[in-house]
Amino acid sequence: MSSRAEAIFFYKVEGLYGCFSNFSSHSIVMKSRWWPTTAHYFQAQKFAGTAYAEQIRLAPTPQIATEIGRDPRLPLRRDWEQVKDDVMREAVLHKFATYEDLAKVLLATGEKQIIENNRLDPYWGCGPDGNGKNRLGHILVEVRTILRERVCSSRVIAVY
Ligand SMILES: Nc1nc(O)c(N)c(N[C@@H]2O[C@H](COP(=O)(O)O)[C@@H](O)[C@H]2O)n1
Repeated sequence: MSSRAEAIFFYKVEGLYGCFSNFSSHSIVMKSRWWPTTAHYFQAQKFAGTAYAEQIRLAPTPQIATEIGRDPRLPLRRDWEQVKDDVMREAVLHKFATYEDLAKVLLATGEKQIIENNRLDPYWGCGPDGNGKNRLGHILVEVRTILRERVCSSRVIAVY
């Protein structure tokens, strides 16, 4: 893995690495439903199986989907803390597996660290002091490894 100085920082949806944001405008189909962004899918899974999940899916923007998903008055599923990383990984993998152009951008980052430059979020992002958990960045690196393995195994099959 590269040094932090060489790391790729992303946050806003504009620019080359904007597609790393869950707010980027790339729809996915998961659980037999169409989701406008991975942010819609992720936030809705907090209330899976309830009408709130559908309300979030239909939210006009990822910002509004996230606002609803973070509403402390809504009944968050009990196991959310245990499953939230898996939900995020599943959504991010699905997005990059769906869009070949995005997969190419991610694979082209090689061995570089990927950091969500979100100063407000010490869990998914780098947090206020830059030492946050950066879970979204780590999940992008995990997805990059999975996609690379898939590309390698498809090349092996093609050689046969
Ligand atoms: N790109 C972007 N813009 C914002 O304004 C954001 N708040 C975020 N945050 C993303 O929200 C997800 C986490 O939601 P919870 O805090 O667990 O409700 C995660 O994808 C963050 O990266 N992103």
